[in-house]
Amino acid sequence: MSAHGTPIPMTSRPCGPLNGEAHVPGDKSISHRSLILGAMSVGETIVTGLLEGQDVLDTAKAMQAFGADITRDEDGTWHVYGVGVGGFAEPDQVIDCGNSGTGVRLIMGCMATSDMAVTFTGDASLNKRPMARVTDPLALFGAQSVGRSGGRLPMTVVGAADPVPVRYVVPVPSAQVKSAVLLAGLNAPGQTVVIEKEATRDHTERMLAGFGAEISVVDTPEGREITLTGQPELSAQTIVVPRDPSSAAFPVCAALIVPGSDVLVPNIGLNPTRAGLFETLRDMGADLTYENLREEGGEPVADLRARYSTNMRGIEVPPARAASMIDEYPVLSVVAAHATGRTVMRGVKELRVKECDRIDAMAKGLRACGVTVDEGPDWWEVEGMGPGAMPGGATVEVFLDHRIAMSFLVAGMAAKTAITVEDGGPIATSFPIFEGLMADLGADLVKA
Ligand SMILES: O=C(O)C1=C[C@@H](OP(=O)(O)O)[C@@H](O)[C@H](O)C1
Ligand SMILES: C=C(OP(=O)(O)O)C(=O)O
Repeated sequence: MSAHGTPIPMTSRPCGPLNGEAHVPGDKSISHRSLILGAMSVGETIVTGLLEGQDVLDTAKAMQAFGADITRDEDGTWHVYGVGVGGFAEPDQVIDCGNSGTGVRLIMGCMATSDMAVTFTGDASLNKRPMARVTDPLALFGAQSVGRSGGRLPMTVVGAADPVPVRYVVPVPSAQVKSAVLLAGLNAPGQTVVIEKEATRDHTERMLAGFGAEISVVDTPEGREITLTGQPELSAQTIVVPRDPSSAAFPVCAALIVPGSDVLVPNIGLNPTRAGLFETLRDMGADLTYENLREEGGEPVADLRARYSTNMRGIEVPPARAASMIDEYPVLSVVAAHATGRTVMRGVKELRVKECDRIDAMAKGLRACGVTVDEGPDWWEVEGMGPGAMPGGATVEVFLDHRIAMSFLVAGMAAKTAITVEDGGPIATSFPIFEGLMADLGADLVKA
C-alpha cells in the first residue's frame, strides 16, 4: 500500500532471459540493530549500506523519539549519536512501527527495563500479530503491558523501574523474541541468560559483542545458551551493513525459473543462520554457485550466480533448516512449482504469524495460478509442474506482505500468462528498489 493507503496493483508478464548483476540493498535485520544499538551506545555510530526500507526508517524515527540524534548524509551514510544504555527519554508520542515485527519487538525489548511508559502501534498487518511472545518474557524483568485482546497492538508497555535479570528459554524459534530479551537485559543488573532450542539468526549476539558488551554463547543439552552481563557501556561503532540474503532470494529464484537467465548477485552474506534457502535450492538441483567465496567481518560472503535450471526436483526441506530460511519459503514455493515432483515443507508454523499467514496466502495465490498445494497447521506441500508449466493468469492478494507480493511477481516472470498482485506497495518495506532492479535484469513489470 502506498503511504496514503491506496493499493498499487502491479503486473508481472512472462519475460525473456534475466541477465546482469543484481545489487540488492542492505540487510534488514542488521539495519534495525545498527540503529538500535547505535542509539544505546555512547558516541557516534556511523552506518553505511543501511537498508532504507520503510521498516528500518520507522525504527530510525522511533530511536529519535527515545532521544537519539540520527542524521543522514546525501551519500546515504547514517550517523547515530546514542544516549547510552539506560539513557532513553520517554517518547511524547505513540511509537508507530508500521509493518515491522522486528522493529516493534526489538524496541519493546530495549525500553522494557527503563522507567517509562510507551504506547506502540503499527499498520493493519502488524496490529494483528502476536506480541505476548515478547511481553511475557519482558514481564519477568518487571515490565507490564496492556494491549488489545490476544496481546495485539496498540499496546502500552510500562518499563521496569527496578529491573531484575532473567533466565529465559525461548518457546518459539524466533530471533525477535531472543533479541528483545537480550536488549532488555542490557539495562538490568547482573546476568541475563537466554536459551534457544533451535538456533535462529545471531546478529544481535554478534553485534552486541561488537559494541563491547560482555556476552558469551555455549551449546548445552538444553539448547544454545547466551549469557549477557547487564549495564555495560556500549561504545559507538562503524558499521558496513552487508547485503540482504533475504532480498537476494528474489533475483536468484527468478533467474532459476526464467529460461536463458544468468544473474550474478554480488556480496551476499552466507551466515549459516540465514543461508538455508540457497542450500535448499542446491539440494533441489539448481544451478546456483557461490563465486569468490571469502570472509568479511568474520562472516562467509560470496557472489551468488544463478542460471536457468531445468533439472530441479522437489525435495523434503529439512525442518531443522526452517529458521535459517524462514522468510524465504514463499519464494521457494514458486521455484518448487517449476520443479519436478513434490516439495514438502514441515516445521513451519511460524509462517502463519508473519506479515500475514504466509502458508495461506501462497496456497491461495498458487492455486489461482493453477498449482496444486496441500497444507496443514505447520506444513505445506507444493506439487511441481515442471519447468515453465505454471499457467499463471491470476490476480492475487498480498495481505500487506512484501514477500508475498515479490514472490508472485517472480512467479509471473516464468508463468504462461501474466500474474497481477493487487498491491505492490508493501515491497517498499524491505526492498524499495525491487521494481527497477528486476526491470534492469530484463523483467517486464508494470503498475497495472
Ligand atoms: O530478528 C530479525 O531481524 C528477524 C527475525 C525473523 O522473525 P522471527 O523472530 O519472528 O522468526 C524474520 O522473520 C524477520 O524478518 C527478521
Ligand atoms: C517477517 C518479516 O519481517 P518482520 O517480522 O520484521 O515484519 C519479513 O521481513 O519477512
